[in-house]
Amino acid sequence: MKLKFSKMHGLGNDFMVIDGVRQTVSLSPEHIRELGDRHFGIGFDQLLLVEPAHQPENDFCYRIYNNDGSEVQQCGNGARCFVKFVIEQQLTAKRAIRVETARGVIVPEMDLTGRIVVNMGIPRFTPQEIPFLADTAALAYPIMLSGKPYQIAALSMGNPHAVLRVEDLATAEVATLGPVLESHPSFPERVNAGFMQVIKRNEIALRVYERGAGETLACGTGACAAVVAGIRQGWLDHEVLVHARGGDLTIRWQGEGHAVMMSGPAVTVFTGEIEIGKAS
Ligand SMILES: N[C@H](CCC[C@H](N)C(=O)O)C(=O)O
Repeated sequence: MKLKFSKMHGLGNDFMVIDGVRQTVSLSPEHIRELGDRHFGIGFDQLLLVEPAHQPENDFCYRIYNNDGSEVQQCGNGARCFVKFVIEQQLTAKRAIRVETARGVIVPEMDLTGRIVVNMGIPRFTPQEIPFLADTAALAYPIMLSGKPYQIAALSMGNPHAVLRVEDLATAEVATLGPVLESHPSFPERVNAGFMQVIKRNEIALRVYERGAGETLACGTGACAAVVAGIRQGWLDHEVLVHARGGDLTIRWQGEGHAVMMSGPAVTVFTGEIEIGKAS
């Protein structure tokens, strides 16, 4: 099976984006792992598959796969690349796109200057919605990681996030605590582990050890989760500049019951074609 694709990134969080509207695409988790291999395949953090919408009021469906082959519910940097992709590929004449994901509809929009804003939906906090094993919802939860006590925030942006505040991101133990938190038994579907340093009330720095992908250069839903957690704790204002290792995002949230708004760039690196089953 030959597949046309675009290689894209949002602040260095990189994607293989496939048009599943004009192509018939059937990918097994093994195919995804092969394609995601940075030596024997294309290489990506996530694969994004664009499909026709299931509901008439929506424009597309978009499926997200981590490079370990797991299908997940949401991807913030991917949403910006998605809207750039469907416009560049002339799959739509719209600029604001209603996209079905595994956990609800999001609305990314690219204005005429190329700036992209995404309505990322309303964050969820009940343990059942995250999912997170706790008796009741709380602003922060005690958790043991590698034998030491920590406090984390836990919430869902459609996908599960844990946020740990650190004093200095440069010395944060992302490589050791990230995988421990990602697969902690309190998160039955695993979790994206964010490490947040508060610089000012409207500025943070963030590193995310992503579920199913390891540390990435940026994580859009992770940036949303960190800002939401910081606002709820009283550390941050309602519009925050987020410094990821790959660049900056702006996140806005007006509080409980409101959607999180994310704005940032998306880049197409190249387009290509690959024969499936010959990636390795
Ligand atoms: N690793 C995430 C999916 C990708 C999220 C990230 N790349 C973003 O930009 O939000 C998960 O398993 O939920």
